Order: sequence, then C-alpha cells, then structure tokens
Amino acid sequence: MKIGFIGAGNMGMALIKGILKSDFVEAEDLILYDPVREKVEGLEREFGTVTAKDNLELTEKSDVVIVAVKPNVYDEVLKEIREKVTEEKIIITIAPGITIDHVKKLLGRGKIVRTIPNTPALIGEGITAVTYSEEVKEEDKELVRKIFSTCGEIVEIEEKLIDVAMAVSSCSPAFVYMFIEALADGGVLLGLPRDVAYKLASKAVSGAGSMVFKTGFHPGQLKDMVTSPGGTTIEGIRVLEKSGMRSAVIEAVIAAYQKAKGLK
Ligand SMILES: NC(=O)C1=CN([C@@H]2O[C@H](COP(=O)(O)OP(=O)(O)OC[C@H]3O[C@@H](n4cnc5c(N)ncnc54)[C@H](OP(=O)(O)O)[C@@H]3O)[C@@H](O)[C@H]2O)C=CC1
Ligand SMILES: O=C(O)[C@@H]1CCC=N1
Repeated sequence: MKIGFIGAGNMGMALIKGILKSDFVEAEDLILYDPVREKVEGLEREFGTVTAKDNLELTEKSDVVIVAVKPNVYDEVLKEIREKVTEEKIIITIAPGITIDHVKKLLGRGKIVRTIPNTPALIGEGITAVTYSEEVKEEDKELVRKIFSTCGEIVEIEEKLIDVAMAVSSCSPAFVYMFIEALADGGVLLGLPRDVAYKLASKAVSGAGSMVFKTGFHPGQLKDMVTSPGGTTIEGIRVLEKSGMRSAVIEAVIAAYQKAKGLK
C-alpha cells in the first residue's frame, strides 16, 4: 500500500514523520512531492522515502493520496492530478473549507475522505477529525483509521462539523502555545528561570489535557479538585474570569470557524 503526500509543509511533514515513527508502512511506501525539493529529498536521504517527479507521478503510484497544500492551492492541484485519479484511489484532504462535493466536482471520481489533523501528529499526540464520501467502503475507512492512528487519536464526525473541529483541535494548539507562553512569562516575572518555566507550564497543560481525555471527568470537576477553599488557585481563577478568559476562547473558536468559510 503506497501513500502519497502532495506538499510537505508544516502539517504534511508532521503527518509524514508521525507515520514514519510507526511501523505501519515502510518508508519506501511513502511517495512525496513538494516544489521545494530539498524538503522531500532530505526525508529520502534520512529515511528512504520516495521522491516523485511531480504530482502526476505521485498520484499514479499511490493508492492513497493526501493533499497537504494550502486551501488556495487545492483547486490547482486537484485539476492537475485528475487524469490519474481512478475510482479505487483514496483522496484525502486536510484543509479547512474544502468540501467533499467540491473535490468530487474537480476530480470526477475517487473515494474522497475529508479530514482535519493537527501538528502534534509529529510526536504521535495528534487528533484527526474525519468524514467520508459515500464511495468510501468499510475496508477503506479501516485503512484511513490506521493511517491517522499512527499520529494519534481519530474522531469520525459529520462533514458539517469538520470546520468546527478544525477550530477546536487544529487551530487550538496555537492558542494553547500562547497560554503556555503566558504561564511561563508569569513564572519568569516572579523569578523562575525561563527553561524551568516552560517545563513546568507545558507539562501542566499536557497533563491537564490527559486528565480530561483519560479520566472522562468533567473539566469543572477536575478544576474543583485543584481549587482549595480560600486557597491560591481560586485567586487566579477570579482574575481569569474577570478578564473574560472563557469568552475570549469561545470567540476565538467562532472566529477561526467563520474564517474557514471564505478560505478557498
Ligand atoms: N499547520 C497546521 O497546523 C494545519 C494545517 N492544515 C491544513 O494543511 C494544509 C497545509 O498546511 P501547512 O502544512 O500548514 O502549510 P505549508 O505552507 O507549511 O505547507 C504546504 C506545502 O505545500 C507546498 N506546495 C505548494 N504548492 C504545491 C503544489 N502545487 N504541489 C505540491 N506541494 C505544493 C508548499 O510549498 P511552498 O512553501 O513552496 O509553497 C508547502 O511546502 C493547509 O490546507 C492547512 O489549512 C490542517 C490542519 C492543521
Ligand atoms: O491556520 C490555518 O489556516 C491552519 C488550518 C488549521 C490550523 N492551521
């Protein structure tokens, strides 16, 4: 089974490296193309992946094609590969705003899978939201689950919710990095060395995330377990509530979602 990647930028590279770290496929089963050839030739030298001459050769040789270019480059790429897309090929999109219908119109055939991954895929800690066109059979879905499971978790949702998932899990790493940076800045202001502050802040955030994910407890319950009556945490919570933190985060999710509508 050959997996092709059109584009090896931030997200494509995270998925490629996530897949390479697993033993799901051999490096030689990954066929890559990017106009900046050095990006994919570097992977070829380091891991033994295959560099395609162009997107047409990549599509011809791949059973699964993951299109990992910016949303405004999708149309150009889909038109370019159209002649090599057969009914059996699985075409996976990873971009906000690119609907299954739109891809079908441009390709005319193929099994279309619409996904939204996130960059923690690079270390196997990603999560990918997935939705399928009706041409995708159960065995194809199983294959798609296996591919994205090499990079972390997956959730299968209705297509109308994919761009909502994008805001919540694909944009949010950036929001969370800002939060980590701010936590660390607070610590530095109070005298912590910068490297220690990043260690403390990042581990607290990833640990808290894992508590929600793994225990299934309500985040409010977990928050209450930290918050001693008359203690230190509630003082911090008072300030965050006064500053409108929850509302700011909700507005950020809505803004990211709305932007997806006009991206293509
Ligand atoms: N970054 C993220 O966290 C996430 C991104 N996404 C989506 O993933 C997609 C890729 O994003 P991202 O990796 O961040 O973007 P990047 O710009 O980092 O990567 C896109 C890559 O595609 C290359 N490229 C451009 N044109 C072509 C072409 N015709 N054929 C093959 N490759 C081409 C680009 O080269 P060049 O630089 O020379 O243009 C670049 O290396 C986007 O649609 C984005 O919305 C989805 C979820 C999360
Ligand atoms: O900012 C973006 O447009 C991309 C899509 C989701 C995360 N990054």
